[in-house]
Amino acid sequence: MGVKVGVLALQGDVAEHIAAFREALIDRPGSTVGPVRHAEDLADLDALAIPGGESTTISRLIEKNGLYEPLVGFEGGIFATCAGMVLAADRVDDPRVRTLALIPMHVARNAFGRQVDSRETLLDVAGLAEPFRAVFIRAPVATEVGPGAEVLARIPEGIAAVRCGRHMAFAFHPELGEDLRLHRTFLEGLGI
Ligand SMILES: NC(=O)CC[C@H](N)C(=O)O
Repeated sequence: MGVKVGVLALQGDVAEHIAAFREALIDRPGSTVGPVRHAEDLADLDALAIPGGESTTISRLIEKNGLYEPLVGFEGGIFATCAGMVLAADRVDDPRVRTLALIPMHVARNAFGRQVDSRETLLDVAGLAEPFRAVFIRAPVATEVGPGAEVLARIPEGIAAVRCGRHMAFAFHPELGEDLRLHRTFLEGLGI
């Protein structure tokens, strides 16, 4: 059976997420990966990626497109990266972002400060046998997680990867580059 994945396509690195999920699903015939701009695009999806980009902008466009309630009520798995991690949280240090409260965690935006705003690092991620080459770009971190959320990776600034049931959130960008182990872990977690 194929897997239906949507990518929230309001702003950010949407094309990279679509390409990465298409590649990760190449051996699952009947799978679809496409953009989500309106509530009706969420129908029948097994999973939704919320991309990196600018969380304040994506938050504004979620409201504008009438997507806030539909996203809060989305029942599939969420794969959130960077700005997506900010949106998936239930608390954030910036009042301009109305979080979707999909994962119980507090997130700090732009946690690296202005001097060192991007970094690539070999990161140990729980569940992966070998480290993951993680690209951080003006990244947030989670500062704490609540019940049901599991920390998968840490960097000196804070928590860089979280799993909560079917949802996963990353401060970095697994959609950039060739390594799709985290996509595969996520898809296995959907149980389909
Ligand atoms: N690469 C990114 O997604 C950056 C996220 C951005 N700093 C934000 O909080 O919206």
